[in-house]
Amino acid sequence: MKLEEAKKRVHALKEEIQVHNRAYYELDRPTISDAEYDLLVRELVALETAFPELVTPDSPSQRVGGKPLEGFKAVRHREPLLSLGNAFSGEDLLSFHHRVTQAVGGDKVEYVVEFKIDGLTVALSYQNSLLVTGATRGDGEVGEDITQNLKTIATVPLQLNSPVAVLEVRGEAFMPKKAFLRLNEDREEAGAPVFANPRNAAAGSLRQLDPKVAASRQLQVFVYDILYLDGASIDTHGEALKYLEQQGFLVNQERFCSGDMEQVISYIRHWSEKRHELPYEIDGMVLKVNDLSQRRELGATSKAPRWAIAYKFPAEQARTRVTDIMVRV
Ligand SMILES: NC(=O)c1cc2c(=O)c3cc(F)ccc3oc2nc1N
Repeated sequence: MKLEEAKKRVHALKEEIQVHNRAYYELDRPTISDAEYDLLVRELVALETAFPELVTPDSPSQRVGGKPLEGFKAVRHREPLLSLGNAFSGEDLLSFHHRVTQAVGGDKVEYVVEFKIDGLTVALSYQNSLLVTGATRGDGEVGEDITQNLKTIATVPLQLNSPVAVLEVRGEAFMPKKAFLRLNEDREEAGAPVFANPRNAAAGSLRQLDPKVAASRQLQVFVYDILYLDGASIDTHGEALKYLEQQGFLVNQERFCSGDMEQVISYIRHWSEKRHELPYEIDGMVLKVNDLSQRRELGATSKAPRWAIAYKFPAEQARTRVTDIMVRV
């Protein structure tokens, strides 16, 4: 096959693979069987091996990791990755709302309410629209470089859809419930220890030094926050989520925007009851101030932003806290 022909075929294969990825991961409606999909990727890899000049950074062939790493490199985050303060009741949410309203001088405040996906925080860093680094949160300042593992996740873009100088985003890597149950069945059969829950399974999979293991674990990443952006201007969190979607990230479609705390609390109650119907685990909901200038006004403590809070669902089986036992003793 001549270069010109190979070029056309490689382009067609990449287009087709991209269509199947979107159908499979975002619309949850697979369009071809896994076997047929693998054939497409194998043909692409073969052509790129024969014509290395046809390899591009966004090619699906760039997702299959290399050999296992010796260990993970440290990655210092550009901005510290903070954690969320917690609310456990309606009253906690109302006092959060009161604090926020006070701090913005009584102005109207609108919130975006999202699922709190029960997974592992990851930070993805892009330069000139290409994925450069993917890292765990670590201690918030320094995380582990797990780029090779994150590249194996089809919903993590290797190249963004439109030009941007620097974009750093935060997301949650997770393992869907179906994949978790299947993995534990396989491990049980193989006599390997099973994972306690999907979050541990996702964390264990991303901490694998061999990217082929991570690639086999059907992980996904919902992206929910822009940590740093040089190349576009955005005024609200709602716009940020739309921007992330346009750039090719998987962004959760289920979210609610309102300034009325009654509506916010009933929306949270709705999902507290319905969450078992979701194909992935959530351990609460996250309430975030929508207006980015109000976020700047509110700022953050050394540990948590003042413009967001996590409402934690009551755990199914109330775990006995050590303090309770201590008190009894
Ligand atoms: N698990 C999640 O689905 C989720 C987690 C966070 C955070 O941890 C988080 C931490 C911050 F400092 C600021 C915003 C955040 O927004 C978040 N939004 C989410 N949807």
